[in-house]
Amino acid sequence: MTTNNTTTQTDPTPAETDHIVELSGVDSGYGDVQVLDDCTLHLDAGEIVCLIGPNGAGKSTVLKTVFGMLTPWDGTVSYHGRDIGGMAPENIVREGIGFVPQTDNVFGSLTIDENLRMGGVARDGGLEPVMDDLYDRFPLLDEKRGAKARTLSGGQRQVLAFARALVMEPDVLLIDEPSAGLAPNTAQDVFGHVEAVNELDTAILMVEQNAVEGLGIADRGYVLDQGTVRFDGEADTLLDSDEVSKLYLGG
Ligand SMILES: Nc1ncnc2c1ncn2[C@@H]1O[C@H](COP(=O)(O)OP(=O)(O)OP(=O)(O)O)[C@@H](O)[C@H]1O
Repeated sequence: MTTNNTTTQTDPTPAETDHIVELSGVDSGYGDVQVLDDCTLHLDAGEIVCLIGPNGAGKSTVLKTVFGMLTPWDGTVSYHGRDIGGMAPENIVREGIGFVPQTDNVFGSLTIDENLRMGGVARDGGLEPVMDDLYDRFPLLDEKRGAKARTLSGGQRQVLAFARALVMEPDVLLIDEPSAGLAPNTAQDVFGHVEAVNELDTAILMVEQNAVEGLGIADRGYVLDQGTVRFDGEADTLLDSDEVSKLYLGG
């Protein structure tokens, strides 16, 4: 690991790992443009982990590489210890990893109910109990089952996007910038929903531009810069770090 980790000295990666998701020495990119450079990070059961860093650092590229939208050029991406690098997204969903992209994460012309059912097309049955459970957990979706998704507010759409990903009952959810484009109060609500999803035993790897808010709900964080992890540690430690604050939080 080539990180310049000055925030914590005590986070050794065990040789025999029980991380749910682990990137180890990953290089990845688009065409011949390299974005991730020896990127190493992990997600453990029950955690919310937040990726922060400047525009273009490669945060979304991490999620796309875990979700099989990009094949790592080098290094490994593993899920429960199994190499999933380059596995097709439809198979990754079946494995138990969900992805909520930043944009276009619901079908506006479909109803809420149809959106949720679309989220379950890869299921082998058992859809109705899961739908019932999600409607119990997200009453605003229940109330608007028959409404077109395009009629929802930005925050409500995010909730639908989370619920849609949860139809597959993932144990990992990758979330790209959940607060993007939302007013501060709405963003707070959405972060509350991220925490609620996490409480359902879903580990979350989240990219967030709003670093203070994102780290505020996270257990741990990674600061990515130019495709490489520059800092990692407990979320509170990163928030308290003068160096991280000065370089990446505008402090
Ligand atoms: N589909 C693509 N094709 C080519 N280059 C891309 C593509 N998507 C992203 N990039 C480039 O990869 C680099 C990293 O992008 P990425 O979206 O991962 O950054 P980020 O850290 O998530 O930043 P942002 O907050 O701006 O989205 C950027 O230089 C971006 O222009």
